[in-house]
Amino acid sequence: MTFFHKPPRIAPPPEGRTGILLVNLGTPDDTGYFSVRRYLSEFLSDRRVIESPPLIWQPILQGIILTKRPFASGANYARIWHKEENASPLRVYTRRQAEGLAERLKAEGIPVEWGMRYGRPSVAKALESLMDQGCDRIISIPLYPQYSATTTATANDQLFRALMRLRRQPAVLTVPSFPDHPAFIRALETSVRETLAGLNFTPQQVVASFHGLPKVCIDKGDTYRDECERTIAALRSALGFDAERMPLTFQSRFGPLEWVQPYTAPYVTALPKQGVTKIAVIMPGFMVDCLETLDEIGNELREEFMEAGGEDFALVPCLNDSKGAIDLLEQLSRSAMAGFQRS
Ligand SMILES: C=CC1=C(C)c2cc3[nH]c(cc4nc(cc5[nH]c(cc1n2)c(C)c5CCC(=O)O)C(CCC(=O)O)=C4C)c(C)c3C=C
Ligand SMILES: [Fe+2]
Ligand SMILES: [Fe+2]
Repeated sequence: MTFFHKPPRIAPPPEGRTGILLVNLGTPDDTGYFSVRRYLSEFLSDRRVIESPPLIWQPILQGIILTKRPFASGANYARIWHKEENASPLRVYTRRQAEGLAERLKAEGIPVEWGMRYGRPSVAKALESLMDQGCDRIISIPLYPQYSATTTATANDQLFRALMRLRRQPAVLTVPSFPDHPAFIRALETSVRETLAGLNFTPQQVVASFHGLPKVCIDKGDTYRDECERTIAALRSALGFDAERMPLTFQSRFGPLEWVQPYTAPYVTALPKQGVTKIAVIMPGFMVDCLETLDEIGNELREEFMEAGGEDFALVPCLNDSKGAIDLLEQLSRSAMAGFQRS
């Protein structure tokens, strides 16, 4: 193994300099077949995401799945593509969160960069940029409120992979998940209250839909489900809602395995028959809007609910670049910075 060293443009001061790295999932560069295929291939080849032996999984992935799915997924991405910036919403809002946080930390000379676990900009490039700005201490914030090995752990793996190649490593602190951090819950509460106040109907339920996970991951020790429960318990309590007014469900199933239940789509489409025809949906497992929130829920689920007899359907936007989101990221950064202080 060769270890690299590139002299930084700005040397770290003797007392050290901290930089913040925001890490998100990743997203295709455009909606075309090859971009979506490249993205899905990298994502679904991650053994943190699909644990099956590569000898069995890779022929299925490279053959059946990556021949067909990029066409369908590309069409879905096209429906939600951010036209002005010609980018996927996940990329646009991740960048804006980094810019908002950078603004808050600018006066203290703390740079902020953002990187993607899959695709561009890479975590390695973001790390390189921070080190070039003289950072010898890195605070990495995986942008997942609830821990999962399939998201948080693989984001950290990718950072450590980049560090493995360096001759002069920075010190690194990875920020833990924040399922019921007061600033997270406050931001969600504000976003529910503001959305409900702007509607011309009162939802009978505000369904809280989280990205799902194969049940076997939970059985093997992933804490994701417990952390989703912690988020929703804190949010219900902040809003004064009970479990009937704000039920918990799981969306985005992939593949033939059993995933954590209850599943969002069957739950929601059964509501009109029970007399619940006006709903809102919030997705507190996603820090930014993306394919899974805007299309799977905002387009597909809305349509299914209406076809099943629903009358009104509203989407509570993800935190995106709201003040609440930047407050949260600032608080997470400042708590972590205290961990780097010399005694
Ligand atoms: C086994 C497969 C998958 C697991 C496990 C999984 C966990 C997981 N994912 C997120 C967040 C996001 N997933 C997104 C898209 C997406 N997820 C999967 C599969 C698994 N996810 C696929 C195949 C896709 C691609 C979409 C498609 O082709 O239909 C996204 C959106 C990305 C975007 O570009 O907008 C997010 C965000 C979490 C939080 C999670 C575990 C808890
Ligand atoms: Fe996913
Ligand atoms: Fe989906």
